[in-house]
Amino acid sequence: MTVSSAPGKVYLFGEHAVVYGEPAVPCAIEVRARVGVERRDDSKLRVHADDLSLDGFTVEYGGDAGGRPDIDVSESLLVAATQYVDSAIEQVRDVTGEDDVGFDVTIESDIPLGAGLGSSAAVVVAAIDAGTRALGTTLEPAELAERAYRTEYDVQDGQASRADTFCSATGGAVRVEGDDCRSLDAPDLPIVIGFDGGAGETGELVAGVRTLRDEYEFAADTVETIGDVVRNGEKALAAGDIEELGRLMNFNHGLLSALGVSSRSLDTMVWAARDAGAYGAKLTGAGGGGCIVTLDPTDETETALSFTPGCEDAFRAELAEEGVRRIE
Ligand SMILES: Nc1ncnc2c1ncn2[C@@H]1O[C@H](COP(=O)(O)OP(=O)(O)OP(=O)(O)O)[C@@H](O)[C@H]1O
Ligand SMILES: C[C@@](O)(CCO)CC(=O)[O-]
Ligand SMILES: [Mg+2]
Repeated sequence: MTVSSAPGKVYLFGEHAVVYGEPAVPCAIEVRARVGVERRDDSKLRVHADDLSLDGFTVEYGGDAGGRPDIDVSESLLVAATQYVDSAIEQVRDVTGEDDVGFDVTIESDIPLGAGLGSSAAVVVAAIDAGTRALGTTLEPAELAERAYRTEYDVQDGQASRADTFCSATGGAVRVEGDDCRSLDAPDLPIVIGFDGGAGETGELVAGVRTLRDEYEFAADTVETIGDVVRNGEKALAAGDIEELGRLMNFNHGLLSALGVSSRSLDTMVWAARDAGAYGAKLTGAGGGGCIVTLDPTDETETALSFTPGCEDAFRAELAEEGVRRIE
């Protein structure tokens, strides 16, 4: 078995706007998805994923039999659950030229699904890395990131940025603007995360922002303004000015809220963090439900969040210096 892991991420700044060419600054965190891959004798794909909401299911499909796996759940749930892995395996076949290769894939992940911590990118990066290595090809981080991006792009119907996948592949804090992806020097940030136990679907949320942006000039302006916040945020990050970082994160949350991607529970957690004295608080990732990211070197925010109705979990997150990790 070949095993790779890859980290999740939080966005300090710039989610959604990054899809339209504005810059974004995500930051990898030490919560990981591990993917084990083993080549099969046939061309089938067998995926075992304990963390999916399908209650620890295993599906086997593809090969000569083709078609839908034999499992008793709705088509839409099944597609949502399997599409990132399927598409990552297609990239493995494409890179290696082994079009008919089959795999047994096992996924274990500490990253909540659809909660803004980049579970899809981490699973895809780790799957492509392990899959290609299982066939004797080791990808450079830049190519791995690019292949993982293509996977997210395909699954999200052409509406994806390189931010999540580049961040997960390379680790650390990064800056992504269009196809320009680079690593940033970042101070040690006191990141605290609040999780409402829910999820949002990235594809749908991105489509919602696109519709608003097409319909209203002020929504398009809002997206551009997020870009301005990010550029200021980069300066604050380089200067290690945590107060300014927090202020800009608050501003970024307001703009995301205006674009309709926040939720009552995300807003409640954001305000609980601010009331507790966090430097700043915003939703992270696609939104709709899931996680907020806050900065607080004291225990106050974590404690306040853990007593906030609607917050299921509050925890401190370390920056992940290392992106993809080759385990075996
Ligand atoms: N542990 C896992 N096992 C199998 N598939 C997973 C796993 N974690 C995530 N996925 C895939 O990723 C999808 C969730 O991706 P989505 O982009 O909606 O959320 P996210 O990446 O967690 O959040 P965001 O993109 O906002 O940061 C799941 O529906 C599933 O297809
Ligand atoms: C909402 C979005 O900006 C981030 C999701 O984590 C989508 C993307 O960049 O592909
Ligand atoms: Mg995602």
